[in-house]
Amino acid sequence: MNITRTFEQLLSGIDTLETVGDLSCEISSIEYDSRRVKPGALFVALPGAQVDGSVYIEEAAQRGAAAIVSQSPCALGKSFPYAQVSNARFALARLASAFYDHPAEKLCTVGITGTNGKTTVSFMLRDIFKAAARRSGLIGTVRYEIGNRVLPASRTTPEAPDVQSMLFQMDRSGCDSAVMEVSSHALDQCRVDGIRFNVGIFTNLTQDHLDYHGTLEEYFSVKARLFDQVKDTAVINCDDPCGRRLITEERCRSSVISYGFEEGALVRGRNARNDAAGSSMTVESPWGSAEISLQLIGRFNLYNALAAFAAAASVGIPVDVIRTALAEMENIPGRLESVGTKIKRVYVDYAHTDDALRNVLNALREITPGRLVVVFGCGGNRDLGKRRLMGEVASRLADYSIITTDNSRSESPEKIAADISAGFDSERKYEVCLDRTAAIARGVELIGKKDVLLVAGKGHETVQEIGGTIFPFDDREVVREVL
Ligand SMILES: CC(=O)N[C@H]1[C@@H](OP(=O)(O)OP(=O)(O)OC[C@H]2O[C@@H](n3ccc(=O)[nH]c3=O)[C@H](O)[C@@H]2O)O[C@H](CO)[C@@H](O)[C@@H]1O[C@H](C)C(=O)N[C@@H](C)C(=O)N[C@H](CCC(=O)O)C(=O)O
Ligand SMILES: Nc1ncnc2c1ncn2[C@@H]1O[C@H](COP(=O)(O)OP(=O)(O)OP(=O)(O)O)[C@@H](O)[C@H]1O
Repeated sequence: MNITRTFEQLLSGIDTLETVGDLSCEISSIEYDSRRVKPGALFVALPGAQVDGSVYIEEAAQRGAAAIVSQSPCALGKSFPYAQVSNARFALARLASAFYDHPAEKLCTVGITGTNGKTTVSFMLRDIFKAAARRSGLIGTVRYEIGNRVLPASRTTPEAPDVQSMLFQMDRSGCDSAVMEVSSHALDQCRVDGIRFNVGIFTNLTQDHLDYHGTLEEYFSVKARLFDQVKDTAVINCDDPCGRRLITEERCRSSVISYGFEEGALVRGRNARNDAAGSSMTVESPWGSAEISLQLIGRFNLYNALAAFAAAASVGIPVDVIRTALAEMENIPGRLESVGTKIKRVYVDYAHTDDALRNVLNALREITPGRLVVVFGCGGNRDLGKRRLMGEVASRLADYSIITTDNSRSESPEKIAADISAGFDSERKYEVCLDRTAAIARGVELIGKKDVLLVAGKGHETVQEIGGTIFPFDDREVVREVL
């Protein structure tokens, strides 16, 4: 569907420092990358970490941009439609929302943030909404679901024009709800600005992305920003220290539903059980009690279920519907996905932080009578500090580890492996095998009937990036091939 708005219409909700040219010109798309500009586009020049997007203004004009928005003055002359703003990312989000006529306001929106669990909670909620005969769209790390269309995901939370376009298409295709993961990068870069979420969920906060945020405190304060944008209910894990801070420091502007296993949680789990067939608990809540069973294993998935339970109940979904939907839910791609056989039990999981690895190894330990072996690596050009921490976790919780590559990008795989091995307390507990296929084959070779192999870090991913080249690579396929 072709949309056109005048530049003036789009600017009406925005504070500008200066406007120039004919503001009645028609805009047929919004772009933040000059390479994607087509005739009629509004080009918003973003100040980036590598380059200031305003250096591409002239290129955008040559490609047919109808108007420009940027933070720095524009040199295209007095007749070219142009607006100067103080924050181009903020403006981009507002312009995109106006271009698509504020689609978030027509949907019940749930935004999920936290270091781990976002994807899992989003899949749980999308299944619960479906069971309640609601039509829900999904935006997250694994994929985007818009009406009947499923698209591969490029970002966890895409840039504002892409988010707004997807929300618009969800509304047009009959969805009444939208569940989306909101990454800390997205919050920092205003990708969801202007959306007032009906429900916001905070799962937990542990070390990750310090390459970007610098300190855990900054990472926390960026995550906390989501709750300035929540209008109805904030669903917060109160067993997590940062979740408790959100509540006690009154960082939420909406009403709060706390969840957890500890005393005081409004939605409280009790009697957690976890075995090879799944996990279960009793949930007590203001909407009644329920026995919740999951086919997913691990106590952390019970936390994810508590978050989904609280959010779904808060928007009026009956407890019985929630219980049935959670019980019927099968594997989420790459999240403790069982890919082995009866005699070689192998799980592929997306754990790529020390906390996720700790949780997953603890969960698998409970269902492993024999040895627990893990194959994992760490990403290059990303948070360095977590490498040693992941090594320490594997050293403590696995019986044996095979350190390998995991998107080493432009860094030396040998150096990354050395950083990880610094966390091990004994050289006898690990080996290094930088060829990920060979590492997985070695892991499979090492396990017997009572053992379990965890292949961690890449989960649902289907590529591996080494030395600037992207190769096809899917842990699940490799495991099946070497079995
Ligand atoms: C680290 C990070 O988040 N970077 C984002 C940032 O890039 P940047 O500041 O380096 O941009 P830049 O290269 O300096 O370019 C500045 C501007 O010039 C534009 N440009 C550039 C070249 C050109 O020829 N023409 C042009 O117009 C660029 O499109 C950009 O708008 O601004 C860009 C435009 O908004 C983003 O696309 C880019 O995301 C990159 C692709 C990225 O990899 N982001 C990841 C880390 C991310 O966001 N991940 C989270 C999930 C994290 C997790 O939980 O694992 C996500 O939500 O996906
Ligand atoms: N509630 C949780 N607490 C701790 N670890 C979890 C939790 N839920 C999932 N995990 C672990 O973290 C991994 C990633 O889970 P999931 O994809 O649901 O989180 P995410 O927040 O979307 O992650 P990412 O931001 O990296 O995409 C899982 O594979 C599992 O190992």
